[in-house]
Amino acid sequence: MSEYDYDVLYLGSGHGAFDGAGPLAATGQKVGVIESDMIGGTCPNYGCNAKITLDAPVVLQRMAERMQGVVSGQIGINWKALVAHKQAVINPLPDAIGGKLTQSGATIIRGHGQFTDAHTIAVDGKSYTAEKIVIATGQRPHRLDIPGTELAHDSRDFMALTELPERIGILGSGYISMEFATMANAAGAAVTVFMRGDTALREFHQPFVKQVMADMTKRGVAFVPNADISALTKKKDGIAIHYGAQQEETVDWVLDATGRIPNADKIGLDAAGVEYTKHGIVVDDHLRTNIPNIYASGDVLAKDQPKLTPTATFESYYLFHLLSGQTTDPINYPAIPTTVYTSPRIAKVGVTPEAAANGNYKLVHNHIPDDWYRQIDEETMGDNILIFDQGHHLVGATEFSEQAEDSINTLLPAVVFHYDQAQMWQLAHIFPSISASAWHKIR
Ligand SMILES: Cc1cc2nc3c(=O)[nH]c(=O)nc-3n(C[C@H](O)[C@H](O)[C@H](O)COP(=O)(O)OP(=O)(O)OC[C@H]3O[C@@H](n4cnc5c(N)ncnc54)[C@H](O)[C@@H]3O)c2cc1C
Ligand SMILES: NC(=O)c1ccc[n+]([C@@H]2O[C@H](COP(=O)([O-])OP(=O)(O)OC[C@H]3O[C@@H](n4cnc5c(N)ncnc54)[C@H](O)[C@@H]3O)[C@@H](O)[C@H]2O)c1
Repeated sequence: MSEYDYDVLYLGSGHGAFDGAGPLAATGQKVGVIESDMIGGTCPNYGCNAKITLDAPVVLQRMAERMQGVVSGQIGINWKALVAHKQAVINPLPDAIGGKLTQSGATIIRGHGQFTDAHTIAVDGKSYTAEKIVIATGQRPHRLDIPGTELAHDSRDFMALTELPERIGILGSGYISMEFATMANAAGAAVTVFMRGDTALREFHQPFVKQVMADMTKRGVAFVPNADISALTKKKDGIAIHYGAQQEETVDWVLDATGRIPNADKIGLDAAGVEYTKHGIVVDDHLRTNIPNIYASGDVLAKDQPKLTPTATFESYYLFHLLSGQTTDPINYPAIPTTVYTSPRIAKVGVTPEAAANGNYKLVHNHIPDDWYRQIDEETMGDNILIFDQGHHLVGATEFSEQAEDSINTLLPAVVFHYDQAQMWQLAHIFPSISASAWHKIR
């Protein structure tokens, strides 16, 4: 009989926790999952699933726009109905995820958890002990430290708006800014994006980003480079964004999309002796903190891996295998793919064109509209770059196009498993399909 209440306690119930906690509980270990907000965390409730539901009519609108003549009539977006639809789609997710956890044998504990020592977490005055603890508390929005910052909102607020403001100012030009600017513009808002420097989406191939920005500009999104935002003030007719040398723009609603910060404070890490920095919790190559029985997973980690759902899920799976004794190996990250859900999207996996510029790789450029499959819905923009090593293994791919996320996803196994030519020739894809289209460019 263990001296602890649980074998493993997870603090947080997002992808960094639940993807591995369920399978671990199913092996017979006593698993608890502590959650202070919605079960499932950011991605289903306030992130990916919510956002992609809001994006669906934008895709439809763009397709109808491209195919005018073949189809007739423009697609307008009813924002109120769209937000209600989004809510209806995501409402069942916490129960579905929670149900899966409890069916696997895990216990869900509701409330804010805080370490009181290395084996104990207090939740609303009650203590729970565990042999091992996994911290998976994720991140929360960063807020600009400027006068009037309280007048701004975050991505969660945006997705709950039942009325779309007429004029929206967005601070920052990363993932959230570019995706939400796309959606708000498509739904009829006047959007201005205030950029810190002169590049958006710095980690993506800039020639692709620039083409997407040019298209957004054509559609009415304004970009203010090197904005140097100094304050927000309330005015009779809205909120003034003060920037540059005494310039200002008045909008109805401000979205602060200047990044996210780890939830490593207010969880009692000092009481447990766990090391952390402003970038998050420090772990070794087994996702173990400096305290041997405490691990961490997902967005809260101080690591270079992208803070994305596939990363959190991979880490959670890894901890399942480690904590159930199925591996003792260090974590070995695969190439993590990513997409910005602008319209067209920008997606990538593996070696980037920038990293491949050293001459050791072969780069193959394709213009998406040249592909007959992309002509069926009249795609007029888009390029992709495939990157091969000297042995003609695909090691990276980046694309901007309406279907870039699926195009990159289908190539993922070739990059991760280092397929050789014989293996590539062994694959026969469903035709016609985005997979057949993407793989056609490889062989
Ligand atoms: C608007 C938005 C859109 C996104 N879109 C995408 C996308 O399209 N694709 C993609 O791959 N990624 C996307 N992401 C990122 C993705 O959501 C995260 O990478 C992922 O959710 C990380 O999972 P996690 O478990 O580490 O953290 P989270 O999902 O944030 O889960 C952490 C959980 O811990 C809980 N918690 C924190 N502290 C405590 C405490 N003390 N006690 C109890 N519970 C606590 C929180 O309430 C939360 O539920 C998006 C993020 C945002 C904000
Ligand atoms: N499609 C996806 O996978 C997706 C979508 C949304 C969010 N996410 C995840 O959520 C994270 C957070 O998204 P995000 O867009 O808030 O962050 P981000 O890191 O992508 O972008 C932050 C932006 O804010 C700017 N910025 C930072 N500090 C600033 C300052 N002081 N003044 C002005 N601008 C400043 C940066 O230059 C950058 O343009 C992402 O990094 C990503 O991990 C992923």
